[in-house]
Amino acid sequence: MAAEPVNVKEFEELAKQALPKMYYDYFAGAAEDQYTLKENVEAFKRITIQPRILVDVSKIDMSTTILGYRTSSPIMIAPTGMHKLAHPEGEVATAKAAAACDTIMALSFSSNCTVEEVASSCNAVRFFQLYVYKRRDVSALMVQRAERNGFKAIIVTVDTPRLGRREADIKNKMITPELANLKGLISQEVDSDKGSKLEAYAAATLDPSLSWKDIAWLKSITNLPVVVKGVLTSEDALKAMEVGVAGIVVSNHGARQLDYSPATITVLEEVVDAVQGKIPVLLDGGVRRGTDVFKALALGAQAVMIGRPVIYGLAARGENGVKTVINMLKDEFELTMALAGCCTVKDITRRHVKTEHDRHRCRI
Ligand SMILES: Cc1cc2nc3c(=O)[nH]c(=O)nc-3n(C[C@H](O)[C@H](O)[C@H](O)COP(=O)(O)O)c2cc1C
Ligand SMILES: CC(C)CC(=O)C(=O)O
Repeated sequence: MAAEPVNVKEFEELAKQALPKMYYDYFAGAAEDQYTLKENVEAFKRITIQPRILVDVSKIDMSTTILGYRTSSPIMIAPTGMHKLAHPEGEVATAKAAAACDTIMALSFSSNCTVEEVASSCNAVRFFQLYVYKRRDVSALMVQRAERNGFKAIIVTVDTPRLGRREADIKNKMITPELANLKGLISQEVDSDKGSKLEAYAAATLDPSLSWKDIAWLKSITNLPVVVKGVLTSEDALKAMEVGVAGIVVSNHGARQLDYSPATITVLEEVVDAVQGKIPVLLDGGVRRGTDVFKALALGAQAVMIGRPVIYGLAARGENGVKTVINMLKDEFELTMALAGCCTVKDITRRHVKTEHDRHRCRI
């Protein structure tokens, strides 16, 4: 047997070996030239960490709160669709791993296990990601089911009025497996032989008219806090606060939507500055190392979410694989804190990193 993986990148290799090409391409792929896909990862590499020395780091506490819920570290599971394509136990395996790691999980609207199955499988704190469908009644029902089943927040995804153009999925004629929550509520048949069936399904269901006024509608149908996922500018962060959201996720959907949108870590600070600490700002996209988590926190994120790394763990080793991936990132983050001289997440400050922008400013 090959040596055990020691980092997230090696889990991606294992997942590639374990999965049929169509599924691996769906999980790993992104939009068009995949420029933003590379940038999400590369932009982290352009940020350096400025450690403090001679700090007593014999005790490190990574714990924090996200929307008021205590969690063992500022790392959360991002909502990603269709986990049964990665492993037969699907989102239930992911949720059990989240619970074992004391990590918050965001369940995708497009899951293969139902909200009820996931809720009854574990005691992890769970948030529910919402897509707003043309059939608003279906989305509203899902919000109610999530609330009834103990999910603690609604994360509404706002970067997907239409699905991005994912060329591997087009070539592979990507399928649409059953989205369990929607069984009996909406037809999932796709009558198309050309290109990605997933794209055709998305075009038939997602509501491209979703706009700012609909956040008020969403807030009116739930008591749960509403978080918007997909903010990339200070302008939109300010609008999000105006309509009264409880939090923001700086996200480009793992580069699967608008290619040439900025790497998320490069716009985090702009959003954080606009929000001025009034609501929490989370970030996802390209987080592959504990050092990335540290950099995001230094630039003002409350926490990060991880998407593909979780799927790679699930595909390679099921529930155990997800646990290993989360624990790897937690261990790396803990070591980074120690080596940077930070004993708690509050000790991580803007002065602990230098961005390209900072270096440029130093030269002029
Ligand atoms: C295979 C896959 C499926 C995804 N499905 C969803 C989804 O159903 N809803 C959603 O809001 N975001 C979805 N995302 C985006 C993630 O929530 C997250 O923004 C992204 O994966 C973060 O980037 P990373 O994969 O580099 O960690 C998906 C991402 C991937 C890779
Ligand atoms: C079912 C899809 C719409 C899930 C998704 O958001 C994605 O593949 O990026």
